[in-house]
Amino acid sequence: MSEAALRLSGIEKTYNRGLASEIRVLRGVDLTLMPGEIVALVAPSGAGKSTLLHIAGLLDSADAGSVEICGEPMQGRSDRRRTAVRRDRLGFVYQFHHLLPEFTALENVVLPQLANGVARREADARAQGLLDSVGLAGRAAHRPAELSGGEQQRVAFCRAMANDPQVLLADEPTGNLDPETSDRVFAALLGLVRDTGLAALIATHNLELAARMDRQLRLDAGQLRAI
Ligand SMILES: Nc1ncnc2c1ncn2[C@@H]1O[C@H](COP(=O)(O)OP(=O)(O)OP(=O)(O)O)[C@@H](O)[C@H]1O
Repeated sequence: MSEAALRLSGIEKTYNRGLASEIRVLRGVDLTLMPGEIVALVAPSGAGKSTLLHIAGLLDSADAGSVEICGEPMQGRSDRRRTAVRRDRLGFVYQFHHLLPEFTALENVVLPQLANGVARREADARAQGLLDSVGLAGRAAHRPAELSGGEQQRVAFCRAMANDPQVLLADEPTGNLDPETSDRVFAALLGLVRDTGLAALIATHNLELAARMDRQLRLDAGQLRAI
């Protein structure tokens, strides 16, 4: 059996620790995501989805437990190493696209590659290929403000995939779109993920979208359970 793309073991997270207003959000979360697996993370608002995704994405630290990315344990690693792992192995998609407004769609997908040392020509070709694959071939030269919400979000997927990550983490990636657009954009995301064979953990409130993934997990009282 191949190595897990992402492994979380016994993750605990409490906000306002030691205060009367203490919020114990994660209470021993275990999760193993294998390469090629697309897993839905379903939870009511405030249950701790973003907290869990941020810990898995090395944007925040757990109080206890371990995070392993492609077999590499992250505890005790330097900030520099964590940043490198985040850049090389992880892709993140947010509910709102967070594209750079002054750059075109193509440039938004090119920039993370340049930051990773990829040559401009190669980065351009990869960005164009990614945009083509989500139906945005004709929109490469548009700035975010010249794109619809669904198109902006598709560019954000391409940006998350720019450096060929092994794990994609998405926090309500179609949550701000109307149902029809959400459906189309989500289909583009699934297509992209399936083509590359990477592992994906996708938070959504939408049970119909969740049902189209390989596995569905609910975050309930600080723990993950299969639905
Ligand atoms: N920095 C923080 N300090 C204190 N409490 C926090 C902090 N961040 C989140 N919380 C609390 O932790 C809980 C989980 O927050 P989180 O953002 O992970 O939930 P979520 O499931 O992503 O919610 P939503 O779907 O509404 O985005 C919430 O009760 C929130 O108020």
